[in-house]
Amino acid sequence: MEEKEPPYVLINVIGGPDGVYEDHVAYLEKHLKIITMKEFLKNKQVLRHKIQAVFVWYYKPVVDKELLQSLPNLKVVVNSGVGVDHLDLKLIFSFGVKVANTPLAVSSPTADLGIALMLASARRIVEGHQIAVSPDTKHFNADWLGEEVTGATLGIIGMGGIGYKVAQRAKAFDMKILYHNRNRRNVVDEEAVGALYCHKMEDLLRQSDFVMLVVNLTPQTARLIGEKELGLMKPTATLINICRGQVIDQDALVKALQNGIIKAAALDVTYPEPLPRDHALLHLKNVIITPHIGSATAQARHLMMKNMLESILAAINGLPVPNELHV
Ligand SMILES: O=C(O)[C@H](O)CO
Repeated sequence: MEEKEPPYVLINVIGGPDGVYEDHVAYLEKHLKIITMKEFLKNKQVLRHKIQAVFVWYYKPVVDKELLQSLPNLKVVVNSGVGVDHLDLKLIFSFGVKVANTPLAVSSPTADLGIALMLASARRIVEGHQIAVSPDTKHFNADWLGEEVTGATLGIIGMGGIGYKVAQRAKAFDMKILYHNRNRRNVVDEEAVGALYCHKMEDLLRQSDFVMLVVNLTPQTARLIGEKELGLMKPTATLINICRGQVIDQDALVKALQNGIIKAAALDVTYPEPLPRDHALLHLKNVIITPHIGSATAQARHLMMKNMLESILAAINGLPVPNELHV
């Protein structure tokens, strides 16, 4: 009997900084026929009819109208990670194509990173490292002090999967937790982490020692934190961003950090990424920046790839698609 061909899936590239990992591809190939963008462009006339899924690994390939028009049998676009601000969902849905992401894979590591950034900023770990490894040992015995997070107030803006995991972790530090979200969580969730809901974001900003941003980037959240919001924060407060750079008005942030409107910032995300090397944020002592590594763990990337595979197979077989997104 002739063997059934595996489903054809388009990916951008294998290996390299932007590519799907080779060992992941080996795993995926047990179930799928992987077609790279290069192969697709070389043999478009044949492959365009066969491809049923696009595997978007760290924003690539770009799923635009031209690509959608060229894939008449496309069933699903699966996205690594939770944020889908780089995908035009309405456009994709208008082609009758489903979209799925991987929220479960990223929530714990991203929450871990948020807590790591908060602690690193509060305890001045980056500066401490620089002093400890400096050839000049005169600053070794710290004559500068950090802050404790124990007992401090953490304001979480965005209480979805990641925000809630941040709260669970912060509870272990005996932090007072405030949160602001479009929708209030249920009382059981709130009580489990001791989180108090702030209907107005302004109230959270005024009271928090640490403000952590964990929202999706949408037209409503772009530049959510600007000059006015920074002005409401305590001069002793730290702003932590683990979602998307565009959620902050960066020019306003630079001014606030330079003028002591807030104390510090710890950012896993900026706009653009990477920042130009002469950008003020890279040269302020009260700023820590990491290169968008919220989900950069071996475990998360593996789970992402597995979840993406599950969504592809479900969509192709007409089954309910895990982590399917809707309008
Ligand atoms: O959205 C996410 O899951 C991460 O930021 C990776 O893009």
